[in-house]
Amino acid sequence: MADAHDADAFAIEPSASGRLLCGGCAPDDVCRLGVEAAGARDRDLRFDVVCAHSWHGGPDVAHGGWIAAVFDDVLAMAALRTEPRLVTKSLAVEYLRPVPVERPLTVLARIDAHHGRRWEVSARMTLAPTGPPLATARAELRTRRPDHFARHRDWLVHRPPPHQALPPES
Ligand SMILES: CCCCCCCCCCCC(=O)SCCNC(=O)CCNC(=O)[C@H](O)C(C)(C)COP(=O)(O)OP(=O)(O)OC[C@H]1O[C@@H](n2cnc3c(N)ncnc32)[C@H](O)[C@@H]1OP(=O)(O)O
Repeated sequence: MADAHDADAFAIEPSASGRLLCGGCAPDDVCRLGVEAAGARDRDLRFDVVCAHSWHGGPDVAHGGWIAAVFDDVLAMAALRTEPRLVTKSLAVEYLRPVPVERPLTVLARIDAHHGRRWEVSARMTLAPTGPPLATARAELRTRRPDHFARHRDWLVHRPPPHQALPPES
């Protein structure tokens, strides 16, 4: 885990229970999106996923932002086994059918290409255990430069301060 002075030491590492979790979920050792790694199938990593009702957008169907967040996680996971220091450069989601909440789902993710710092990955979501795709995604990931977070912090420090509230009109 990175300390406040060396953000670039940050890497996704197995949690106490062996899960790979994002920085926000790792302290509680549970994926708040409802994603569980479930092994490999040929070239694909398989995930068991359930959309909690609290993530619904329409009646009993998942919010598109939850679907995109799940894809962001699993697409990174596909490459994390090889490269623990990744960021998502682009993410494209196709929403093909509504995704039901509180129903077991399967997501398969794979690496399509890898050259240097560039990773191309793709995934699809179905009802469990299989079926027609409900949604698919493609992403381009980048291996972080060694100073990625330090550079970000330095960039932020040199921005104007946050907007100050205007005084009430007299
Ligand atoms: C079970 C489930 C498990 C789940 C397991 C958990 C998995 C969680 C995984 C989550 C993954 C994520 O969501 S990561 C979070 C979302 N993604 C990000 O935050 C990435 C934000 N984007 C970037 O940092 C950058 O665009 C990059 C690194 C992608 C660009 O890389 P690049 O293509 O090599 O381009 P590069 O030439 O380096 O930079 C392009 C422009 O961006 C600027 N730039 C690049 N890096 C930085 C930086 N660190 N700080 C400031 N500015 C930067 C450059 O100055 C330049 O500006 P100029 O010259 O054009 O002005």
